[in-house]
Order: sequence, then structure tokens, then C-alpha cells
Amino acid sequence: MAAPPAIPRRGLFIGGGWREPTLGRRIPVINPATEDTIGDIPAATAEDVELAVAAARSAFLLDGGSRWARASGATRAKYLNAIATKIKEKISYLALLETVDSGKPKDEAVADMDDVAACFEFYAGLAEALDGKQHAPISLPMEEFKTYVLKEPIGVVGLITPWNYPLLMATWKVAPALAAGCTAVLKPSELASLTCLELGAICEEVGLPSGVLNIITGLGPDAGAPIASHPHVDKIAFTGSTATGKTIMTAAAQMVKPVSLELGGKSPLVIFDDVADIDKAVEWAMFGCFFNSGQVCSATSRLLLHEKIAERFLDRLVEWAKNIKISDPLEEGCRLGSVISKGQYEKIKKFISTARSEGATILHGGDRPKHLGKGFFIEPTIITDVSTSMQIWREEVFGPVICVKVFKTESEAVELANDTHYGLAGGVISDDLERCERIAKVIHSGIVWINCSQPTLVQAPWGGNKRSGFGRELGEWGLENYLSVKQVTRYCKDELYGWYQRPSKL
Ligand SMILES: NC(=O)c1ccc[n+]([C@@H]2O[C@H](COP(=O)([O-])OP(=O)(O)OC[C@H]3O[C@@H](n4cnc5c(N)ncnc54)[C@H](O)[C@@H]3O)[C@@H](O)[C@H]2O)c1
Ligand SMILES: C[N+](C)(C)CC=O
Repeated sequence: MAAPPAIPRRGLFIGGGWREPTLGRRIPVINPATEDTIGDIPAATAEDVELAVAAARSAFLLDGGSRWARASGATRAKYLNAIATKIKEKISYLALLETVDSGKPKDEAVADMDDVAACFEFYAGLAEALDGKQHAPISLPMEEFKTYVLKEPIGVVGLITPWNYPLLMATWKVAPALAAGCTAVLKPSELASLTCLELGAICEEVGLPSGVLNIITGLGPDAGAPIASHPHVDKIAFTGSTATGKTIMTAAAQMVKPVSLELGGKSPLVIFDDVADIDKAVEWAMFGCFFNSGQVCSATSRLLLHEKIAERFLDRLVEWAKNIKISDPLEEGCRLGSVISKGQYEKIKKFISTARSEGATILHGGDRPKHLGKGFFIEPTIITDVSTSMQIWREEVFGPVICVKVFKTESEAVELANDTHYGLAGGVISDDLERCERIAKVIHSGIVWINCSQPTLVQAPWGGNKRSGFGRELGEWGLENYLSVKQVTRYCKDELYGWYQRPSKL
């Protein structure tokens, strides 16, 4: 088993330096796999948000913006690449910190840190490419005007992020925001902020200009809400629950402040009877809902099985689920760690007991694994005999809990897949690729996976429809989130325009 990492005692990262929160409060950090308190993080309040926003605003405006906002994309790219290099140098340490902070298996945390470095590198590339896209001419049907377009940073952005992929979800916002030339205030989740604070230390090491990125840790209502409602924050990018997303949108609306929202989901995975290799499909179904203990916005937590394979598939799914190594996430080979907190553990247990009381069958799991006496662990859980009115079918659990329904026809499968207020992701597994393409077109979601579940690619757009939010992160769409488009039009003839009559000189 890997040794637990040393937990640094950090302050808030504001204006390029560290400071204690104004009210001096701190929040304990609990390792959810052991229930031990392993450190603490600052609990910022509105007073600290004021300082962070002021630092971000002055970094945005400094020297007419020439230091950051109006510096070349190539200049900003150097910093993003330097951050990526540092992440790679510290990958083992950062992964261990993420593991003890969130309960996710060490191997998953390493993969997340790889993705973090790749995301900074990707947006370094887009920052450089942005230089070549400035002054793009617009083709006009007349000669007296010439028009071009500038892409400018939106300004100071507030980035509010969740705990399930702490540093990765922050990076999905920080990297494109900085690439675009924005300055930022990042507020990670109070349940897992350690690696985001280390990002502050990395910014210091690479000499990122002061105030370009500020990191405020603390509770949502105390440290997140003042960012959302701050008059000098020009945009909010939020990832988290649909309930908090609504609160943030309401606050931002008072100032007509743009928001992008990446919210929850209840995504379907449809599996047809023509799959030759059942185990291949079973593994994707497991990856779709047990990876990161199912605490994944896009978890394919509604499994739709064709009636002809349902029994065989479920037998294999149970066999595979029994085979998952559930352990302290620092142990070699762990594939299911703990969930994030006691609160989340109890919430998931309540979902399972409500499903049972509503008449569903807990086919496998549903409890704490017997070999683990402490820690917030929940067995991979498979629930059958589910009806579409049950809570387990309708609401996001955010835990290792998959609910199953059986279908007879393709149209019934599509109807069930779309039977949700959410619209983040969906998947289809079939050996008939034409059928897969057909279904990809009619699933109401921002992402569809064919013959897999969950691959997340920094180059491709990410985001949802319906109550899963709006706006897209990643790829070039992620950069556009932080850019404002300006039209510049010049009248270029020597003579008068000639609409009004020139007054007589007499
Ligand atoms: N669509 C996506 O890409 C995506 C990715 C990851 C997580 N999620 C969603 O995130 C949720 C789980 O994350 P969570 O429990 O951290 O969500 P959450 O909404 O409880 O918290 C998210 C962030 O918002 C802050 N916050 C809470 N109340 C606030 C307020 N009143 N004003 C401003 N900020 C406030 C929190 O402190 C945290 O930093 C799930 O619903 C999941 O689906 C979505
Ligand atoms: C996109 N992903 C899977 C990394 C995180 C969503 O919760």
C-alpha cells in the first residue's frame, strides 16, 4: 500500500501569495476511506472574495492589459505549458493527495492528473493558435466598409467546481480561461480542495503573474455565493448539482452576467441482444457506473437491457461486480474506493432503502462491504424490478448504484433512454453500427458513446442539455466560453457617405 502523503497547511492563494482567511476559520479535511482528520483548509468568506476579485481585476487591467489579457496567446501558452510540466513532475504526490482527499483509487487519481497535464497543454496550443485567428476578415457584399473580428477575454471569471474530480474539473475551467486571457477566482469544493491549493503553489513556482489565478477555499454559501453575485466578476462557470446551478443562475441574472452550467445527470446505457461478447459489454456497464464509485456526472446509471440477454447479462454483471477489489484506495489494485463523505454515504444508503421500499430488488450490493469496518464504502449495487416512477430511476444518486430496466424493441429503448429531465450523456452497445448511429441521433443528450461508456477527450466538446445545463467545455468550445467576440468595422472611402445633405458654406 502506498504511504499517505504529507498534507501541506495552505492559506488562500490571492494576488500571487498566501494569506489566512480574514475571519481565521478553517475546515477539517477528512480522509473518507479512514474517517481520520488529516489536515485543514481555509474557510473563506465574502471579505476574502473581495480581495481575490480585486486581485484578479487589477491583474486583468494592469498596464492596459498588456501583461496578461492583451499579451499574445503565445506568451500565455508558455505559462500553461510550464504548469503542465510541473503537474507531470509532481504527478505521484498530487495523485496521492487527491486519493486521501476524495477516496478515489490511486490508479484513478493518477489518470486524472495525466488528464490535468494534458488539458493545460491542449489549451496552451489553443492560446497560441488564437493569435492567428485575430483580425479574421468578414466577407461583405459592399466595398465602402471593411470588417474584422477580434476575440477578447471576457474579463474576471468566477470558477466554481465540485469534489468528484477536484483538480480535473477545476482545470477544465482554469486552463481555457487563462488561455483566453481572462483572470480568475477559483472556488473548489470544500469537500476536496487539497490539489487545487497545490495548483496555487505551482502557479507561484512558474511565476504566473500575480492575481491571474486566485484560489479561494470555503463553503458554498460563504465563499461561492459572493463570487456568483459579485459585480466585478464578468462570468461564472459552474460545475455541480442542478440545485446549486439554479441558485447561481439566479444570482448571476441580477447583473445579466453570463453563466455556463455543467450539472447533474441520469444517463442511460442501452444494450442490445446482438452483442457477441457479453463480457465486453458488461465491463463498459461497470465502468459506466462504478468508476469513481459512480460519482461521475455522466455515469450511465440507468442500464437498459434487451429482454433476450437480460438474464445472462445480469448474471455476468453480478459475477464481475463481486470481483471488484474494494479497499483502501491507496492499496495496489483497488478498483472501488470510498465515497466522498459521510453525508454522501448516508444519501446513497437512503436511495437504496427507498428503492427497496418502493418495490425494487437489490440484486447485488447495497451495503458497506463486510471486510471494511470504517470508511465511507458502499458495495457496487445493482437494482432490478425498477419502474419509471421510482426515485431510483428519476434522480441522480452519485454513487455506485446502477438501476436496470428490460426492453423489447428499439423504439421502447429510445423512449426509456429519453425518460429523464437530464440530458448529459447516453450510450448504446450493439454489434449493428447502423443501429448505434440511429440511436446516437435520437438520444437527447450532449454526449453519446457507442460501444463504450465514459471516455472523456480533451479535444471533444463536453456538456449537457435539459437540466444537465448548457454551454460546452473542452475542445475549442471550452475556449469560446471565455472569449467575447468583437466586430470592428471601418468606413474606407474618401468621399462622404451621402445620406444627409451637406449644408451650404454660405
Ligand atoms: N456536468 C458535468 O460536467 C459535471 C461534472 C462533475 C460534477 N457534476 C455534478 O456535480 C454534482 C456533485 O458535485 P457537488 O456535490 O460538489 O455539487 P454542489 O452543487 O453541492 O457544489 C458544487 C460547488 O458549488 C459550491 N456551492 C454550493 N452552494 C453554493 C452557492 N449557494 N453559491 C455558490 N456556490 C455554491 C460548492 O461549495 C462547490 O464548490 C453532481 O450533481 C454532478 O452531476 C457535473
Ligand atoms: C467528465 N468526468 C467524467 C471527468 C467528470 C464528470 O463528473
